[in-house]
Amino acid sequence: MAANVHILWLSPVMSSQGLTPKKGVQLPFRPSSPAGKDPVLMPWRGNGGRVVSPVCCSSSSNGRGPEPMDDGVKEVQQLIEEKRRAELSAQIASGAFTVDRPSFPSQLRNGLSNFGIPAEVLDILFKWVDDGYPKIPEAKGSIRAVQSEAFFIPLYELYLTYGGIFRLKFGPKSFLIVSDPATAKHILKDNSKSYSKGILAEILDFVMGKGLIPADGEIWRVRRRAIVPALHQKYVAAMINLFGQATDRLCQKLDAAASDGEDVEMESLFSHLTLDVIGKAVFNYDFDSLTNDTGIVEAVYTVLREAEDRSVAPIPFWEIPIWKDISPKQKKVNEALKLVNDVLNNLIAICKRMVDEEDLQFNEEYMNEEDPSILRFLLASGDDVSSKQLRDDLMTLLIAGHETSAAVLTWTFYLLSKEPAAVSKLQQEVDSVLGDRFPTIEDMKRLKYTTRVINESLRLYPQPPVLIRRSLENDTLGKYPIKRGEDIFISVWNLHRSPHLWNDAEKFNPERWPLDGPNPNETNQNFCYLPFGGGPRKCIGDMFATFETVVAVAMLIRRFNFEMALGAPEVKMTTGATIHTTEGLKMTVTPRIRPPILPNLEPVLKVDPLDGSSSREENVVAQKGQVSSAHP
Ligand code: HEM
Repeated sequence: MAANVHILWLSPVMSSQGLTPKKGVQLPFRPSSPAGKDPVLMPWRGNGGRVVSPVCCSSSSNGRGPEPMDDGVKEVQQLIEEKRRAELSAQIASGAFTVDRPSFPSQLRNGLSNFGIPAEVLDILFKWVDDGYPKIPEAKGSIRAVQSEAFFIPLYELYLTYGGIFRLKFGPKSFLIVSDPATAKHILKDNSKSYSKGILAEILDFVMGKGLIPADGEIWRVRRRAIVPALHQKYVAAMINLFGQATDRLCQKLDAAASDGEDVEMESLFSHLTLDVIGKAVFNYDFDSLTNDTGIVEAVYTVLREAEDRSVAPIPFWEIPIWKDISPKQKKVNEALKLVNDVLNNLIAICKRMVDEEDLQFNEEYMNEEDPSILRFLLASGDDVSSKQLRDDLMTLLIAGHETSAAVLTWTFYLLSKEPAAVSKLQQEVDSVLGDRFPTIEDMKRLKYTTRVINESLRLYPQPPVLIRRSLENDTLGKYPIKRGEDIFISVWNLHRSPHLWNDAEKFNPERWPLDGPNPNETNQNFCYLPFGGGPRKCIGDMFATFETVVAVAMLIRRFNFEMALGAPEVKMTTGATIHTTEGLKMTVTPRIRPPILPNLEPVLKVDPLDGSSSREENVVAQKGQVSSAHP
């Protein structure tokens, strides 16, 4: 899924008065920063902990192009930013964020004491009350302290201080931050009925309406039951072809860049790749964004960026009455939304006609070879749904399946750029499993190491980094009672990087997942690993997305070598719906020279199939040269 929401728009007030470490709060574990750890993974540690990666970003056509900036200004800004982060770390470490606020029982006790009730009587009364009333550790945040930073990073630091569940308060707003596997399992799976999508649904309403991600209750149940069957095995197998063809188009683009000696900005290319894939996969529409920057592609990005902007906005500006009608930006968003909706409505109408005209009998593995899309399946199944609901579903799938996969590819290539040994292993595997051909569904089982690389990339860069819920009734999280209406952020980032749950949590180590072991998921990892969520709201595109990213990585690294481009700024994180880079991932791409396959001079035994006699012959195979374009 793609969209998820950030905390900053909810949190405009700063305060730090009266703050001392709370009794009973574990303050204990300070993360060490051993030499050799990947510094970009600990960006809050300031300059000492950073790699200045030679990466720069060309203006990207995915709507996130950076503003040109003077080098001196940049340097000053960087210094200010590092000072701010260092101060934030020091504040958190000193307990300055801890609220030592009296609990309700102790406030009551003070009140009664003011009325002259003797302390001995109060002792007897309140002994019982306090004993059974554990309080959630509470941190009081400062919007300025965490602003301009990917918000899940200070949450990690706070987690190390306050533990697996704590309350974060910004003025009148309050959130529970959960980073404990058992509590995450309780919310997502065991008691999932007591939780809704809360603020996520509110923010995404303008674009997803009652689509599967924001929907709750009966609408969600009905729509999930209708959509999940569309992703059957035959469909996924057909999608592997689609992934291969789309990646091949990207390879051609990279070929051209490589022969022109041009560096490429991979983040936006991955965004185009996954947009092209999801358009075909969901409603059989070829955005062809890798080759064309058409109006509809621009409109999709405008809508996506708006969803992300809303999720990080300090106030819900889109609700301000007059402003929302006169703001040029909102006008552009509305126009873009209208264009995308019109295209979707048109596609729905065309598809309806096609289904009416076709003879194909519907069955549970229904798939039209020319149009294997989810939309076609839904209409052929006789899905009794309003056009508005169908449009919401399509839009949701488009967003869910686009940004996430693009982000996974971006961070995988970033990680691989620092791990030549992993790249060699990948290339060996791909050469031996695929050779020069397109991948098939059978290859997905064989590309084991490639899959582990994706598993590990998703651990270090979960997309999205937090899951959002709201409690629909009173509940108990661990030992803490909570009330109805609590906004909860399950920090997948914290779970995936917890030093309590993982050895060398910050190290990129695909080998942590044994090749012959099961595919890691939330169940076999006990909710310490949640790349696709868990429980009834788990991602419906998990297999689709894993295969999509495996195919893309396999085909790209078989054909090219990727290095960070020279002279670029460091790669930093920022959040929208998923984790983006701040300034793109600029890489130098060169055609890969495949290592020669050494002649095997060992005599091989050749058996004559007719008479069973054997003869010896020299097996000499030598191959050298550029990896050719993949053809099925
Ligand atoms: C690597 C890529 C992807 C990642 C990391 C990912 C991750 C996730 C996560 C973590 C959730 C759970 C959200 C929550 O519990 O709040 C989710 C839900 C969802 N995802 Fe994905 N997703 C990916 C790709 C896809 C694709 C390709 C599709 C569609 C084809 C898709 C469709 C959905 C839908 C519809 C939901 C909502 C399910 C529900 O609430 O019932 N996702 N995704």
